[in-house]
Amino acid sequence: MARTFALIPAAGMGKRMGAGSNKQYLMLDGMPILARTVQTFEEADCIDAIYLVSPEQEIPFCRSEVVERYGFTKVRAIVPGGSERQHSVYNGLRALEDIEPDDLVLIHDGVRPFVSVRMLEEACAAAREAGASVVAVPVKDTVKVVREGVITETPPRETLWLAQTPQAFRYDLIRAAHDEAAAAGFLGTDDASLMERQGKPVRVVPGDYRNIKITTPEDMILAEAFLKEMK
Ligand SMILES: Nc1ccn([C@@H]2O[C@H](COP(=O)(O)OP(=O)(O)OP(=O)(O)O)[C@@H](O)[C@H]2O)c(=O)n1
Ligand SMILES: C[C@](O)(CO)[C@H](O)COP(=O)(O)O
Repeated sequence: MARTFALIPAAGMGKRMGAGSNKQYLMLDGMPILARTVQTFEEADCIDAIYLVSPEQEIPFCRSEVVERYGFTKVRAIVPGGSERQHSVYNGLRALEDIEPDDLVLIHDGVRPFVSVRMLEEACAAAREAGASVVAVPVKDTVKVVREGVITETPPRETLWLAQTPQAFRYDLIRAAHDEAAAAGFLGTDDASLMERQGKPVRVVPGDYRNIKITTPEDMILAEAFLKEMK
């Protein structure tokens, strides 16, 4: 029976947040953002094991303040990250132990704490059928392509979606996509794009406008508001 491994990159520096400390440990209603994220994976029956990726020097802190403090039993390892998100994910993929080609890997940003069990289940089901899936939401605004301060294109909105995470893949497919991207020196901003450049199909699964990536200070205000409403 194929298993599902979660890989949670949390090795960024949080430069755009400008908090002076890593944003994955900022508190949301008394709980670090990263712990809120991991909690959903811990609760989801479809997830067998969790691997976290952290800056190497923060691994002991991550272990004590997230894994041990909240008693997460599915976390198998905390892997050192790299200079870009893609490098961190690649380190994580290479660290997965006893993984088989047809096992699933579900990759999710450590700073998207509003992921739900529903999204995890649907992303997994779609990846089992299609090999790869991405949780996404339709764009609400009109998007312009701008070059040197001038609009060069207005792509039809019905074709535009915002890619979120989780993104789920059969292990052999995403491993091959990362191996090839690394060999070619290609850097993408998400994992699905590495499969897209190989011409492989990636299915879209409904995400949620609340499944935000906490990136800049105003995202913390939104996150607090979402939490307040959920109480
Ligand atoms: N070298 C990196 C960069 C990012 N990430 C992780 O990828 C997710 C999405 O990245 P982003 O929001 O861009 O985080 P940061 O890189 O920390 O932000 P910034 O670009 O503002 O520094 C986060 O969970 C982040 O910790 C990572 O594991 N390794
Ligand atoms: C993977 C991702 O969350 C999809 O939206 C996103 O691309 C990562 O964001 P970053 O700001 O490029 O690190």
